[in-house]
Amino acid sequence: MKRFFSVNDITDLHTTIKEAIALKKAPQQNSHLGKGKTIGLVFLNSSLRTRLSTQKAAHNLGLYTILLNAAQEAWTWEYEDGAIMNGNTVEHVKDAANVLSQYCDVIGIRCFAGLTNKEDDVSEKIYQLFEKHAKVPVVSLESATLHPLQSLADCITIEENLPKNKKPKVVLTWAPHIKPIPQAVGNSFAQWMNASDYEFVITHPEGYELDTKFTQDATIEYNQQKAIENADFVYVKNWSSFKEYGKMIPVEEDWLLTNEKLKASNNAKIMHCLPVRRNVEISDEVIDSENSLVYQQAYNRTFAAQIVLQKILENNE
Ligand SMILES: CCC[C@H](NC(=O)CCC(=O)O)C(=O)O
Ligand SMILES: NC(=O)OP(=O)(O)O
Repeated sequence: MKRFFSVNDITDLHTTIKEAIALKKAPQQNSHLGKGKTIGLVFLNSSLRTRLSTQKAAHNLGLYTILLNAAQEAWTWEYEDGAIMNGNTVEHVKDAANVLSQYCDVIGIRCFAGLTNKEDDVSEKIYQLFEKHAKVPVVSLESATLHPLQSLADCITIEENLPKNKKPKVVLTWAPHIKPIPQAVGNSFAQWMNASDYEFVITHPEGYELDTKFTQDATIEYNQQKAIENADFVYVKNWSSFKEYGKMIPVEEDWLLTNEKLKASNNAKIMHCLPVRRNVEISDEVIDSENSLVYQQAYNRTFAAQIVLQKILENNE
């Protein structure tokens, strides 16, 4: 593995999931791989799980970690090639990426969607520019359109909770929020579910269709209650409109997930990437229930990151 941006960077998803689960038995089994090597973790946006689980994964592999909260601690980056930098930008991303590549053997970067310029976000302008100028492998810590480490952890968690003797029905449901937030987690979950052998349904209000590049031929159901029928897994996540880019289109119906709504499911397990706006996206009664997998998902983030970093280190031995 030379990069980790999407499901397309995984050659065999099911084997990778099994390998990640096997790491749990002896997390330090490959601590020789990272000896004398450094991973740089660059955050242009906030993080708890990605920041700490990726560090933990790196330490399990013997990697030294350098953290950079680029938005707060580094210089303001310029993304336009040929720019005359006589304004607010202080360092070109090509310089930052080249210099970071001299300190690090692998670099992770988080660069959320700006939600103002659709073309820049859809083209992954920041991520692609950084990766183009970096001289070492780059791992996505969530980019403008995808969150692959979260999705791999989600796949591991589903694998560990499969229903007996039936093909699982997985439902991705939109949830309310108080402000526009990225489509990346929804896009990514859809992309990875489409790469898995599950019945997959996406439910959201009209106007919240995700990019078909990621949803592909998943079933789209505008009636949340209908979508939840016989579901084994219900993944809850808000995202802003893709159609009216970065906007919150008013929604009449109540999309807050409750136990009452879940009665129609097959005793569904509940998933959310966290952080979650409790009692806005999901009710406390649901997210605190015995069917909630949100903390397993967070725990599995370490092993998702670890199997990815392991494959990158093995490929560069
Ligand atoms: C892993 C999720 C990160 C991010 N979450 C948010 O931006 C939530 C922010 C908020 O609730 O104010 C997102 O949805 O892409
Ligand atoms: N799920 C996730 O990526 O959480 P953070 O944004 O806290 O890293």
